[in-house]
Amino acid sequence: MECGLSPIIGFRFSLYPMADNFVEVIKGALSETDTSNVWMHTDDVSTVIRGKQIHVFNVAKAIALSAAKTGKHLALSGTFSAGCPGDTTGDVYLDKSDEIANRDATKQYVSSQFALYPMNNPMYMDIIYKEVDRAKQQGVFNDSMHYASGIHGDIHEVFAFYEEAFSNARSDDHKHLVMTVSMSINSPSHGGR
Ligand SMILES: Cc1ncc(C[n+]2csc(CCO)c2C)c(N)n1
Repeated sequence: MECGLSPIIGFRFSLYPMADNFVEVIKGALSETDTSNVWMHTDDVSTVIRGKQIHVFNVAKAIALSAAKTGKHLALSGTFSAGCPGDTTGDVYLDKSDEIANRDATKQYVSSQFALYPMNNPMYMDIIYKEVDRAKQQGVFNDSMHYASGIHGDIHEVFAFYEEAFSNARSDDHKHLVMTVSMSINSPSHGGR
């Protein structure tokens, strides 16, 4: 099939609550969030959400925030992808308006790492450096490291940074983009933040 023509993006992720009641935390976060603007499917390993970028990021953040509000230490690991839908299952969701469904503004500290992979783009290092510089300017940069960059701060700032990085790293000429993120929330390493 033809790749790269649909504006649909996707996020495949797993939540790993460090708690005995992990089933409740995972299922609670998935069910408490308004997912009506995205196509969603959960299996024994992960969950995938697909739709317009604005909704995919809104739902991803809302699920993370909902799980975080249990107060349990949790990890979230996932991959945002764009440009090669592979099927058309979620395309119906592209008709949704840009009105976001989840608006909880509760503050929540998140420490995370991300990696950008602008597919088939010879300028990929410039794109990556530009986004890392932007993180420094916006005050969400945490750390340099091998194979990723550390991003931290309030969940709303962190997700806003990621959504913008995802937009900036794509272009009409280079539609295929992969971005991995892993997050740590309510960690004892964060000293109660
Ligand atoms: C976001 C997300 N989706 C699915 C799983 C996989 N998973 C592990 S335990 C469990 C509940 C019992 O079935 C599920 C669905 C995950 N970890 N995080």
